[in-house]
Parts: sequence; structure tokens; C-alpha cells
Amino acid sequence: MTIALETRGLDKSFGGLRVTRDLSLKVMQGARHALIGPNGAGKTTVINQLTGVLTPNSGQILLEGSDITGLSVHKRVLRGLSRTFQINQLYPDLTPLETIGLAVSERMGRGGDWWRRMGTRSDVNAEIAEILSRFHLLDVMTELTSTLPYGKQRLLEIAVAIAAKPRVLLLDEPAAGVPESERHDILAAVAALPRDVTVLLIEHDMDLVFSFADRISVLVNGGLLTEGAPDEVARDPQVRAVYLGEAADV
Ligand SMILES: Nc1ncnc2c1ncn2[C@@H]1O[C@H](COP(=O)(O)OP(=O)(O)OP(=O)(O)O)[C@@H](O)[C@H]1O
Repeated sequence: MTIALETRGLDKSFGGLRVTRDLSLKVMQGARHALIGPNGAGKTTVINQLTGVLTPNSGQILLEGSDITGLSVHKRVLRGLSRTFQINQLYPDLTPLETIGLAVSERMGRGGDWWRRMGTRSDVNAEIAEILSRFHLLDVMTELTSTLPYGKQRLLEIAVAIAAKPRVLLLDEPAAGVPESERHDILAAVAALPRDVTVLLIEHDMDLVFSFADRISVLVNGGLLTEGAPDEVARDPQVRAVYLGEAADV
């Protein structure tokens, strides 16, 4: 199996605080990989280094074997590494149909074209319909994004990222703030993406993690405590003691 995304000896400090410690991670092509750890373990800091928002003090990041450590956020996106947009980056006055239409057209280099010829391109229309359907947005596709329930807005964030056709998708708590009854739908839509999209997920909700992931890495104090298949991680006494707590029911 090929490695989609890899870190080698990644290290990051904020002043005297070492937040990423000699972190070597491998995310395999097609994986549904989760990065978990207690509050403050450094998960978001890892994602920010992967996307290029933060620069590591040392170590390397490789995307499909190429060193991308020095590349800008934008260049990483062009290479196929995307994270979800946050709700406040969505256009509140557009509908999901318009938002995904714009995102697909922009990826095709035809952003302006979409506005002039909205809805007339059958190839674009088919792709928009597929994405809206995959993320349960067909029923609200003509409503303004600002009026959508929170869960639908979070699905739209992921749908926008998918419209860019990423090879690797990074998700930082995509279901945070969503009512419990809708959280599984969000992760199920992501898990059901074609396997040519590799997914690395940060998530606090252990039910979601264990239903989504086929591989789990556990971060503690910026370093890798352990990693493995979900059942191995769930059984690991170190994980139970340090992260989940003895009482955790996993
Ligand atoms: N820009 C920054 N400057 C200084 N310290 C920071 C900065 N960003 C994060 N930290 C610190 O780095 C540590 C790791 O933070 P990070 O947000 O990566 O952890 P996390 O595992 O994502 O936490 P949570 O699960 O609570 O979101 C924390 O102690 C945090 O206070």
C-alpha cells in the first residue's frame, strides 16, 4: 500500500512549549485515519503544520512521497491536500447549489463562467448533483446557507472541500456543535467517499472515531503514544489510562 501523507520527525515549539515532539506518522492511501488525544495534546497544531498554516521547527511532511514542508497553503491545496472550510468561510447569501456550483467551476478554472451560464453545463450540473446528494443537501439546495441548520452547514463545509477533488482531506472536528443525532450522518458521508480520497480526522467524540476510523493514532503531549487498528487501540492499557480513562467504555 502506498503512503498518502507522512510526517518524519516533526517538531514544533511555541516559545518554551514543545507542542509536537518528534512525530512520525503515516497515513495510508484510502485510509480513514483518526488522530486522537486529550485536550491540548497538539492535534490541531499537527493539522496546521500539515496544511502549511504553521511551519515546523524541524522534520518533514511528505504528500504522496514528495516533500511539501516548505510549500504554501495554496500550493498544498493544488497538490491535493485540503482541509474543510469553516462555517464562517461559507458564503451566507448563496445557496448550497450556488456554493457547490462555484466551487466545482473554480476547480475547473471556470469560476466566472459559472455566473454567466449558471446551470447550463451538463458536466458541471451532474457533479454538483452528485456532491449535494452525497452530503444530504439536495433538500435544502435552494435555501440560503445562512438559514440552514448547523448540521447542514457543516455538511456544506465538507462538500465544498470535496468539490476541489482533494487526494487527502483533513477534518478537524467536523461534527463539533452538531446535535448528537446528526453527528453520525456527517461522518458516515465522509466515510463513504470514494477510496481515492484519503481522510485524516481529528475528533473528540469516541463513538464517532470508532465507527469511522480504520486506523487510529494517539497523541499525548505532542508525541505519538501508540497507533493501530481501532480494536487494538481500544484495548491498549496505556490509552485507557492516559487518554480515555479507566472508566471509558470503548
Ligand atoms: N499559537 C500558539 N501559541 C502558543 N501556544 C499555542 C498556540 N497554539 C496552540 N498552543 C498550545 O499548544 C498546545 C496544543 O494545542 P492544540 O490546539 O494543538 O491541541 P489539541 O490537541 O488540538 O487540543 P484540543 O483537543 O483542546 O483542541 C496547547 O497547550 C496550546 O495552548
